[in-house]
Amino acid sequence: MRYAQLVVGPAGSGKSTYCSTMVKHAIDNKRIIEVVNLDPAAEHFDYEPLVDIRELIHLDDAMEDEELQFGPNGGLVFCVETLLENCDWLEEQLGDVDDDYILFDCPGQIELYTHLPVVRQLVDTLQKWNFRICVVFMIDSQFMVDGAKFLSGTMAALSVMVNLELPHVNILTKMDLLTKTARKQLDDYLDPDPHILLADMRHARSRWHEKYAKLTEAIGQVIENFSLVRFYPLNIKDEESIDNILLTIDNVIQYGEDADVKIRDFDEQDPEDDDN
Ligand SMILES: Nc1nc2c(ncn2[C@@H]2O[C@H](COP(=O)(O)OP(=O)(O)OP(=O)(O)O)[C@@H](O)[C@H]2O)c(=O)[nH]1
Ligand SMILES: [Mg+2]
Repeated sequence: MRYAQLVVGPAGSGKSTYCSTMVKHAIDNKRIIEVVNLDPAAEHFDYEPLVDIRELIHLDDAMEDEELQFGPNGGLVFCVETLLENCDWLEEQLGDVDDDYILFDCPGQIELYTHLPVVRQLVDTLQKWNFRICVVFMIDSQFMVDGAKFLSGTMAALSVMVNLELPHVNILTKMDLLTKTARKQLDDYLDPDPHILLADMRHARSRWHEKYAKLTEAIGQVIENFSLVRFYPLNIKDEESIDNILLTIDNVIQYGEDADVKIRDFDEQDPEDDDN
């Protein structure tokens, strides 16, 4: 078995920072976590990638091509499609290491995950190569501290879940930047009870809310019915917070469980052997 986190989320939500944070955390804990950069327009990140899509195709290649004439968004989709057409390249670059653990640092274009088919196709390919995958959806906590924004972030998370159909963990990033008041507000929402949220929005009593109260209510119902949308706060300045997130995701992809079995088997084999 091989293990992967598909790190997705809106532009600037903290995907690349998350990846380098996890790599450092793994080193401190004598574990190996590698990162693959899948962002063809990436300019800066703080890790040494195992594989870098820019070696295959750079966004500029798609945009500067006289025939293609893509803008930045179409160009990005074109790059991911090019990667899919060159799966052999990716497969070779990834190597074939049992029990490896890889983070895929994805581009920040949300359509890739909410409705375009390319990332779903990439997932199918990775599964064929024996990867057990968890989608890790990043969202900036600063955009989640009022009712309407929280609802919209939740809907984005939900549409990624529905489109990719994979085990899924939502992460609230940049918790270190929140004020105490904002943190308190967020805590109230984190307990996934849409009623608190909706009551809060009704409280706002703007004309918009009055007019669309029923719509808000219906959206709240959808969130409640799915009851799957849960957010885990991440503070990259707090080792315990990082460790909790990693542990949660490890559990989702059952990382370490097979290893435990191996150790147990070994112990149970023949205790007398130890005397030799
Ligand atoms: N204080 C703080 N800043 C953060 C954190 N995560 C990311 N940032 C900052 O937010 C900005 C964007 O972070 P990135 O990690 O590049 O975000 P990204 O999601 O990879 O962005 P794109 O690849 O452009 O979509 C950078 O300036 C980071 O330094 C965090 O947890 N705390
Ligand atoms: Mg990035």
